[in-house]
Amino acid sequence: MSLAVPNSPLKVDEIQGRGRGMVASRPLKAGQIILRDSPILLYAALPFSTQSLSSSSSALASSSCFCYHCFRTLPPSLQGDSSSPTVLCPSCPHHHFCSVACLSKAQISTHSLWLCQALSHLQANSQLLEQSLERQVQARFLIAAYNLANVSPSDFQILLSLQGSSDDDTIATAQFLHPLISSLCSLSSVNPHNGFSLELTSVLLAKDKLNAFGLMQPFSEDDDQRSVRAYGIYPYASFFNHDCLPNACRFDYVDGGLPGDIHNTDFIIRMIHDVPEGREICLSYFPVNENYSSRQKRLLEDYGFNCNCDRCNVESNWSDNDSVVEDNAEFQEEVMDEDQYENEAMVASDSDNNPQGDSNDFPHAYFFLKYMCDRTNCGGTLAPLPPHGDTPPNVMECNVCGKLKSDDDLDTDEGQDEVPMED
Ligand SMILES: C[S@@+](CC[C@H](N)C(=O)[O-])C[C@H]1O[C@@H](n2cnc3c(N)ncnc32)[C@H](O)[C@@H]1O
Repeated sequence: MSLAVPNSPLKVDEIQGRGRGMVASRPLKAGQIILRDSPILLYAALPFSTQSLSSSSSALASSSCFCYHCFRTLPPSLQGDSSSPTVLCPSCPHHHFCSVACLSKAQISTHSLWLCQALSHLQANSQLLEQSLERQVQARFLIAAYNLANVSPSDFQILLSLQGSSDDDTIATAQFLHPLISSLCSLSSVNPHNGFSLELTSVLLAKDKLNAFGLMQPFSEDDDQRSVRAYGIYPYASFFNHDCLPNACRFDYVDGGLPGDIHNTDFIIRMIHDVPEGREICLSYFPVNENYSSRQKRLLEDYGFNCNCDRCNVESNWSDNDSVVEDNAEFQEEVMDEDQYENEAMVASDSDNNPQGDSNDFPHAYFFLKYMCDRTNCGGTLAPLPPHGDTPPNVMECNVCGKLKSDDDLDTDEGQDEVPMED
């Protein structure tokens, strides 16, 4: 049975072999915004301790200073500055907020007294501090999830309705983390959740594993290991299935907007190219430039399925050394001679990303040429700006580095028509 998505041209449908998925309920245009989604839960991707972590994680932990409610980067003058008591949590020395407004909102939601005390206790727990970054961040998730059960029971039910069931992995993690969380229950008169149990903890970890999205630190060309600043659970975005050649991609602008406006953590999902009504809309769960074996491994280990999308079917016959990115230069020369590729409608036709049909050895090269960001260490996907008002036509935006690029670059020398980036 279909479920309409509010304020969106999408519906949630059952897709054979994939569970629920997002489907276009009318034809969609390149660049069109098809969903704005606000998180029901956000938690920092930081460890509780910087000891025994890799140097890049330690650098992140000590240098990153963001508001613990809206997750915007704090201005340097506020970072760790004890002379700004109005933006420090009054109950602990660890958490900073960008404004009194954010602190006030946090105290009745994301930073309740119980959550604050729970995090402070974990900060001093030597057993947890010896654990991997992943496990320490999972502890943060559990605290945030049990806090959600208190402050917004309806959102907690939404979290429970997302895909994900206990498995050996989440049970093992729950067996370690649940006793720690149990010991925090008596910290406040507010009980974390009536159904608090080892089983529930394991189920929650499974929901997190399949549905959490990373909000990344700002892009830098010098950094090939971009860190995650925070993770979020987005109730509608969680319905998108994966495709290694997606037809939509997500944008977030965490450091954007005005302080106090909490929509900075919203996701905006935009169409990469046109699709007809009834087509499933998919995101890629990671950068599209990963090779076949690494994609298959990640999808199986992290999401529990073998991908058999069109691209995987083609690339399964390639050797690991074959790379679409390297072969792209060769393909680009061929494309320049062929007018057929200029027609956007062809890209959006039934063979979505495959204007040449399956007879070509390298059918998806057009996608990489047109929709993959070529900036060093970026790996982002380009989608046209939303089609309206005075927006210049044919301008593509990268969803990782924010670079704007004219679509006309396809027909010119590389980079010639780049559009200057705006802040
Ligand atoms: C974030 S959820 C997506 C929505 C989910 N299908 C549902 O019913 O709620 C991720 C899960 O969807 C399924 N999934 C996503 N993409 C898939 C694909 N291309 N093929 C098969 N299963 C897929 C996997 O079970 C994966 O763990």
